[in-house]
Amino acid sequence: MADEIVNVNEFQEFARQALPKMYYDFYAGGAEDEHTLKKNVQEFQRIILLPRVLVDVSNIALSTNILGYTISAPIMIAPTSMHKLAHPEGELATARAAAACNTIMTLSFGSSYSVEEVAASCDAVRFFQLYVYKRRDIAVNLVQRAEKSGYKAIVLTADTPRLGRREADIKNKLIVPQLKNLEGLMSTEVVSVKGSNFEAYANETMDPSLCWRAVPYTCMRCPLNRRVEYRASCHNQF
Ligand SMILES: Cc1cc2nc3c(=O)[nH]c(=O)nc-3n(C[C@H](O)[C@H](O)[C@H](O)COP(=O)(O)O)c2cc1C
Repeated sequence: MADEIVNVNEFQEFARQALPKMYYDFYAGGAEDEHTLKKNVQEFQRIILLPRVLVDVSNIALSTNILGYTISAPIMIAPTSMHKLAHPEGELATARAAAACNTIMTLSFGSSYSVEEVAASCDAVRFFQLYVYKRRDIAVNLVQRAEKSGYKAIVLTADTPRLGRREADIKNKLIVPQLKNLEGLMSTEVVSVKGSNFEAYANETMDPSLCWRAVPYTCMRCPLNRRVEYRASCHNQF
């Protein structure tokens, strides 16, 4: 391992060496045979930048605007759960990094620190990512708490009617801690002899019937978030 980490691949190798295998696999792994995970990397390799030579690039502007917030470059922090599995400071450190880089952090529904703890820790511009459970009161509770804590938008995750079958987590019998944001609302502990309690928990709680109808339901409870546009064709179905 080089003394100084200079790129993302080296960070990944460093993490592999530093973390317990169970947690490294959780962060690095994908579902089933991991076709999509591999494609994610391969497809980026197909993008080649064409340099324009003899152009004055002494003054370049990468900054852009997201929902009215100016960020330093078109790069934001995507929601990823349970940062504390990697480091005790978890999402508090991630939020500090977002503030230092002048970008936006999207806090995961499944964060290790609560909505309120992350909000109190620094002044980064924050969005909150929402999973919609069968128990809709959970979504309402979290949207209201996010709004009260100064989160600027709700990022609705729409691709998880079921959690992908993450084979590494099953083999490792991954046990995830109680989700901080759900303390006092519901238990996320699932005892499963088959292995990963994460898959069992997620598939019991997620709402597979989630569709566009849920969007206004959620937004009505978040005044900041009323500027949602519906695709007319979808909207007409209701
Ligand atoms: C370890 C890990 C945890 C994740 N946790 C969440 C999560 O809690 N909520 C969510 O909406 N997406 C989650 N994601 C998905 C990411 O936000 C992101 O969409 C994914 O890495 C794919 O990136 P892409 O959409 O740019 O391909 C997670 C991804 C990883 C790798």
